Amino acid sequence: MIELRQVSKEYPNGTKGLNKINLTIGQGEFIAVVGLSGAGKSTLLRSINRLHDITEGDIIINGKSITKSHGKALRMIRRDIGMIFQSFNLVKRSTVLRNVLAGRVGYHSTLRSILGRFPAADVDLAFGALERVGIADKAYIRADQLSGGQQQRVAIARVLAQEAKIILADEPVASLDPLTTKQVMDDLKRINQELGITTIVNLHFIDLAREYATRIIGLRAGEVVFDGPVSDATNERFAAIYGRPIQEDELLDKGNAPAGQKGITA
Ligand SMILES: Nc1ncnc2c1ncn2[C@@H]1O[C@H](COP(=O)(O)OP(=O)(O)OP(=O)(O)O)[C@@H](O)[C@H]1O
Repeated sequence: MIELRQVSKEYPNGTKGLNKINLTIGQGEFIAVVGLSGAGKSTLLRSINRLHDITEGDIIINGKSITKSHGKALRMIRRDIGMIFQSFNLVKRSTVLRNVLAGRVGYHSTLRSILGRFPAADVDLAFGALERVGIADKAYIRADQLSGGQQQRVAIARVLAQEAKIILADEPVASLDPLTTKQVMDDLKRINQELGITTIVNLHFIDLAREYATRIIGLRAGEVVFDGPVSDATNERFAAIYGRPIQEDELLDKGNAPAGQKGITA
């Protein structure tokens, strides 16, 4: 379970990224976070695994405060949280297998990780993860030889090899075309259902959020302005939240390619 209690994040320049957020997210939920550009979606995700330090409140992951943890305790909480980024964040010149094995570094000494000496059990785990996303045949290919969708699958496999209990995906499909977008979202959904991994995905497209999530959280100017089931997250409701009608570039099925064009602000 993830709990955010009165969480605020103010950037050093005074911008409020998050303003008194309260949320409880249960194990195994599949949540889409939506909102206009600048609404605070990335700030929220990066605060949960403490890539950003919050300025007020507390974030509790499975009973332990990540806000107050340091050193080994912080590393242990983070080991359970996998992150997926829009830009894939792979080591491009390394093989797919090495990139996936990077998910194991939290389980070994720094020296062992630097030397790249992973036990056979880790290699088995990495292959299992690659099989789950359908690219085991690419294990020995350099990451930069793969398509965008395949690279994002490597990033998903890395999180699986990490044996993460929570996946935070920050606009994971924003660099992908609509077909690949659906394939990557299918992978995330299947993994969520098969392994019960709590999944929180920031998405730009409202229709995509409705198609995959079971719960939608809407942000505006750092505040939660919608939190409910997909059935309540209608275009009309979001038009009211945004203060204007839903635009075509916020709907994947309006043929947006490549995905992720923005240019609107909260
Ligand atoms: N490093 C930073 N320093 C100052 N302000 C920041 C910083 N990062 C984000 N912000 C501001 O915090 C607010 C929330 O930004 P955030 O990136 O979380 O929004 P977002 O909903 O993820 O937007 P996008 O969809 O464009 O990524 C915005 O006003 C943004 O300008």
